[in-house]
Amino acid sequence: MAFRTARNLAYFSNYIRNYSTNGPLVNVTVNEKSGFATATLQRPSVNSLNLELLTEISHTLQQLEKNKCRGLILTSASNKVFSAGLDLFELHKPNADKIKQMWSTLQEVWIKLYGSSYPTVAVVNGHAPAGGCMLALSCEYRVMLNNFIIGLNEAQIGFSAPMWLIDGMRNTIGSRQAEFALTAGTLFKTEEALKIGLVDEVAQSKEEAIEKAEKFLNKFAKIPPHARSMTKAALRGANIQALVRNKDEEVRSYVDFVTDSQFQDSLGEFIELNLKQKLSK
Ligand SMILES: CCCCCCCCCCC/C=C/C(=O)SCCNC(=O)CCNC(=O)[C@H](O)C(C)(C)COP(=O)(O)OP(=O)(O)OC[C@H]1O[C@@H](n2cnc3c(N)ncnc32)[C@H](O)[C@@H]1OP(=O)(O)O
Repeated sequence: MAFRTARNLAYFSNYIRNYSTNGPLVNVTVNEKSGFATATLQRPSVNSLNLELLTEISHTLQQLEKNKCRGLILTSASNKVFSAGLDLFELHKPNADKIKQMWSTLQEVWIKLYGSSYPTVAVVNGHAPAGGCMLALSCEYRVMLNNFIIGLNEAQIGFSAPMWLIDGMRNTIGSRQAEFALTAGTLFKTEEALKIGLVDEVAQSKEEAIEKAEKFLNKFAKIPPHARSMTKAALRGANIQALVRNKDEEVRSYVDFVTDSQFQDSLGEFIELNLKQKLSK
């Protein structure tokens, strides 16, 4: 079943409406002519990834896979921020159970998006630090608007990106550039990101970015979908399997790491220094 018919589109919209209690955090539309879906992240104000948003992204990806989506464009409703990454306020003095679910859902999102059978493009129409960069990296192609930043700045916050995310960075920009970028936690401006291959194209407006994204997706029009997805699985499968094998162990280490007082202190300092909203004392 593809999303091309109005009936399927209605089914999917109902699913999203029923799933969300406070209105969808991910808005999905399907172009009936091309069959391409656009998933727009719309958690105010910066699409920071809390458990609710991650869960909705994960369910959306599951539905797209089930409905044999022909291509996905992932973008943001904000014209300033694609995604600010993990919700830092939810990592501060967290409830261990919630943090466990959050990390496990983040892993699911990566597995589903990095391993999707359909082609994917991120239209990065705003800043994309850390988890924002993760979402963009898990797509196959990135079109970014000018004057924003993108990168994995985990080292600056006081931790290392997990192995699967390092793999994603390495597979995109190569080992040498990945080592420079990750050890310094560099956030790249759009033009710098283009130079090192972290993004594939730059656009001046969201409309232009969407056109470029559709052009990329249309390249596969004449390629048999199963041949395309088998090739993608051959290229990405080993990285995904490595995470699947280590999933539970990584969740345990992550919960221990994040609940440790040393991490909590450095996170508190990072928030006070970098975010406008402050912690309640
Ligand atoms: C085996 C065990 C391994 C352990 C590994 C540990 C964990 C590894 C995790 C790896 C994967 C992902 C990690 C992350 O994503 S960490 C999150 C990192 N994010 C950031 O550093 C971004 C911080 N934010 C910014 O730099 C800027 O806000 C931004 C450039 C995104 C936008 O700037 P702008 O000037 O446009 O907007 P403001 O700064 O005014 O922000 C607007 C409001 O949004 C709030 N905000 C921003 N970022 C976050 C965030 N990440 N979480 C929650 N809230 C955020 C900000 O406070 C403003 O709020 P108010 O409007 O209320 O003032």
